[in-house]
Amino acid sequence: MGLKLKDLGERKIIDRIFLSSGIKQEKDDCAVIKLKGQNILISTDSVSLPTHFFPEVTPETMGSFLAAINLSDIAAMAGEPDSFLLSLQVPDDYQYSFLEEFVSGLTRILRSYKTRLDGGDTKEGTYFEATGFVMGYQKPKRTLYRSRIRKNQVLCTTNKMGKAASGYIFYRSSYRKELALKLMYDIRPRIKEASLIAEYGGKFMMDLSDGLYSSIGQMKKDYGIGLRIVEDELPPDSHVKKAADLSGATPADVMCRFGGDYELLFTIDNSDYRDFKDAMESNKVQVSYIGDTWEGENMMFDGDKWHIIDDPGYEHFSPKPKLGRIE
Ligand SMILES: Nc1ncnc2c1ncn2[C@@H]1O[C@H](COP(=O)(O)OP(=O)(O)OP(=O)(O)O)[C@@H](O)[C@H]1O
Ligand SMILES: Cc1ncc(C[n+]2csc(CCOP(=O)(O)O)c2C)c(N)n1
Ligand SMILES: [Mg+2]
Repeated sequence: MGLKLKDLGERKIIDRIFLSSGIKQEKDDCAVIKLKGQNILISTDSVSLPTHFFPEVTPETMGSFLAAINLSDIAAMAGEPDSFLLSLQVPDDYQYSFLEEFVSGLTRILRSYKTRLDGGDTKEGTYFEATGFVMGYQKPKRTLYRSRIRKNQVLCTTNKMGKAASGYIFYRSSYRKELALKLMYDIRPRIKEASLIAEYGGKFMMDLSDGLYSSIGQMKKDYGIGLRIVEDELPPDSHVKKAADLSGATPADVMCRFGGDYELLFTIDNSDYRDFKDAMESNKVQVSYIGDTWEGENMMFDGDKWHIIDDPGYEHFSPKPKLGRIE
């Protein structure tokens, strides 16, 4: 029997594609094309039923979500978004109004981030699937590549963690389903925050699409740098406690295992810490300082002991991460 995709998982599949195709790009949130002294940033992200949406999600929300998660990859490298393409595969018995509402949600978010819809592709398919392609730009010295990670940097995140996982737990527990969907799908790409982070000394950055456990696993594997996280410094979303109670998962697992928050994970140099903190406070960017980088393993301090973290987090083609009793 040949090797199946589900035996490999998303990360190993991507590694194999990189090796076999000889891709020269670094693995990052965007591919970077150097053009006339600027970096052009391009990225693509797709959504489909049932991987990304519960049945009650409106087409308008599906559209706004697709725009937001694509823009988040531009934010992850501190870019300014500019142009968007939309490819659709839709079963032929869908109502036209479905697409009208989908595009209206998509363009509402694109407009608020000054990004044009410039084209796309439309055809019939077995399931609904939509792919975004986003293009942005940034000056080379302000582009925050993953490869800028070094040991002895301060590790930071924006805003709160565990919002989407809380929504997922709420939905699966039939607890406040309308709120649950808002927590999962009302995503803010952190474009403005990202460019301020780059301006005031950000070093490495990525978005937390697949959750903190997945991100730190990828950074250790790709760059050999470990991240040490202090659990008490993780900033829980206001719904995490209830989600932990409902599911039996620990608050740390609700915050780190599931993903879907699209907050930024980044580092700054120790020597920049004071000025950086002042700049974020005066610009009203919420940042938490959750640990540091080192040459060892990924670890979490639970207030008593350090534990090695080897949790894969969210990974396509693999079983969904368990959150307590919720699968
Ligand atoms: N089929 C593929 N062919 C070539 N490169 C790929 C393919 N799938 C993913 N990659 C590349 O692998 C890297 C990791 O992809 P991934 O989708 O995890 O990006 P991400 O930004 O970490 O996640 P997300 O898209 O959820 O924000 C990226 O550099 C991406 O361009
Ligand atoms: C019905 C339903 N079940 C689970 C999830 C959660 N989810 C799906 S993909 C993903 C990781 C990032 O995606 P990608 O790597 O595709 O960008 C997450 C957190 C959801 N949104 N809807
Ligand atoms: Mg990303």
